[in-house]
Amino acid sequence: MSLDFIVMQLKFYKYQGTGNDFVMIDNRSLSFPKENTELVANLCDRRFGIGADGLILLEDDDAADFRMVYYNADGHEGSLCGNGGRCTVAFAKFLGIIDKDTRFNAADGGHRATIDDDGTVSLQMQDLTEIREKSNYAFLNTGSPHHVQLVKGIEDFDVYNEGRKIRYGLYGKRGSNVNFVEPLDDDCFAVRTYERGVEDETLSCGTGVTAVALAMHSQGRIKANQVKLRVQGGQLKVKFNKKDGVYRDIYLIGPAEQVFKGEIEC
Ligand SMILES: N[C@@H](CCC[C@H](N)C(=O)O)C(=O)O
Repeated sequence: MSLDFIVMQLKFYKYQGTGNDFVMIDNRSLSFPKENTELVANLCDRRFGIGADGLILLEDDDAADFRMVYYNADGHEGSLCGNGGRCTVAFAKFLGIIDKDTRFNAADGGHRATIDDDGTVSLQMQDLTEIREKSNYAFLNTGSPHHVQLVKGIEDFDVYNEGRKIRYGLYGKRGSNVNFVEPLDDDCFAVRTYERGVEDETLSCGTGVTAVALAMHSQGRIKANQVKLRVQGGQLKVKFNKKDGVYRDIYLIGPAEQVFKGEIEC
């Protein structure tokens, strides 16, 4: 990272949720220069910075326990990050802002969450009314936009190149995250995700596995309302109910942990 002008000492924490990793900053003082896209991208850079799939600011919120502000690794503010949301809940507990349950605000609105003694975080997602079904894929927004497509031989699938093609080719400038899925069992799917804003495959995507679970249910590929999702960095669970054509009580469930903390001059 270029240190031409040393303007501040930045205290940060590093979190990961099933291998989706984040630089986490307590910005209740509002001292972080949010408009500095280059700084965010540099902090997320795995060679010249701390290294992460995204950066999250935890801030005060008048109407909730806290607010989560999420930036993709490219430095631009993103939509909802599900794994990031779970990690921010763990961070809020670490800071003593919350105990076992919380309500917080994020880009897509209010969320409830709980955290167990073993560190498992259950994050409630917004209700989902629309799934666009096409001949060989589905598109839905679970806080972030997601393309969901079944593939065979997912272990050897070229997620980077195929994901990139779809992200730019099918969804224009705004793009979409792209999830490739293969059924493993009656209630279990393998998922690999190409993430918009990271512009690469990540080890896990929380809004992505939520989209996969709901799309698989809507296509009748699962009957249960609880699904296991095996991702490159571990396993997540998604629970939901469907009433009057609307998916409700959607929960993304899995681990979230602090990996290290430090200080960087920027
Ligand atoms: N890793 C995230 C998804 C982040 C959002 C995304 N990259 C975007 O802005 O489109 C997750 O866990 O949900």
